[in-house]
Amino acid sequence: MTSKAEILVEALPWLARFHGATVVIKYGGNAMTEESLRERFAEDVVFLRYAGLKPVVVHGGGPQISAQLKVQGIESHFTAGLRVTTPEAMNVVRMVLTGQVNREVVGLINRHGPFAVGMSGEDARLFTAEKKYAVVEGEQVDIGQVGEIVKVDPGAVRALLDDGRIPVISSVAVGDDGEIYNVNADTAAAALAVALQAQKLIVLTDVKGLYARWPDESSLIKQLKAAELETLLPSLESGMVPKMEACLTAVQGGVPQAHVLDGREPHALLLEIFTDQGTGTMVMPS
Ligand SMILES: Nc1ncnc2c1ncn2[C@@H]1O[C@H](COP(=O)(O)OP(=O)(O)O)[C@@H](O)[C@H]1O
Ligand SMILES: CC(=O)N[C@@H](CCC(=O)OP(=O)(O)O)C(=O)O
Repeated sequence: MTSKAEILVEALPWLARFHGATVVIKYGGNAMTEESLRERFAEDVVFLRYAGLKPVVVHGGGPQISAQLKVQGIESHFTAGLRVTTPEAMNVVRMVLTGQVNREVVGLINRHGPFAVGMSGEDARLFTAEKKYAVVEGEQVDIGQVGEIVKVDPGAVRALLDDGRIPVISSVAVGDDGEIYNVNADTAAAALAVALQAQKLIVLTDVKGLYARWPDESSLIKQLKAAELETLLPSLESGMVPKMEACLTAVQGGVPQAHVLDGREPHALLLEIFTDQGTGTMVMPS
């Protein structure tokens, strides 16, 4: 019993420090594939809310989109880590992210009380995007309806937080031209963390954190400064690139800490926020 009490007491300074803090959590497609992990994630988010923090969830759903595209026989591939998005594929992206994954996350959280309110980046013009081109070997490549966020209007998110709700947001954006854009969810989470001036951005994924020499297990980086990350970025591959770019954008935009955590580890969020040990990789300003 003493050890349980010790764990609670260890949380005290962290509870004091983060009371009232806004924390943006990116919940990734690969960390949400198992039912039990999804339930643990929802518990953690609700715990944060009861502990006096203001969690905001931005979710992806890459594997779920790929599965649905396959079912519908729509060809799909990635260029420089971004899904080449035809108008046909965009309909599926929007349907899966906003209509399916968003509803699932909202439902899981709301088993614990009337907290989660789902929205798309299109709603109340939360995310305004412009067409983004990929760069491959120095050449600009057209990747369809992929967007780059150029403006964030977090008013609706703030209103939900002020009302004690947990906003759950899909990374679909709208352009000034009325076009709908597919935005990488890590990038969307970082843009929102900056706009809200969150105290933390937490990116959940399916690895322990950032490895200096992936996949060498001994090369996990526990913490690094923005300048060190800038140096490391060009050497990174695939999925880690948008995540680490997101962390960099966040800390350079005034968010004091950005983390990449292992979403496969039960209660990774609670361990990171309320214990002394910390997990994953933490990025801090230089
Ligand atoms: N340096 C690195 N450190 C950690 N993971 C890396 C690294 N380089 C590439 N990866 C890969 O990036 C993946 C995470 O990206 P991704 O699959 O897109 O995640 P998610 O679906 O959670 O958004 C890891 O599973 C790993 O295979
Ligand atoms: C442009 C682009 O690549 N968009 C992503 C959006 C979803 C996402 O980012 O999901 P994860 O976080 O699960 O990877 C996609 O279509 O897969």
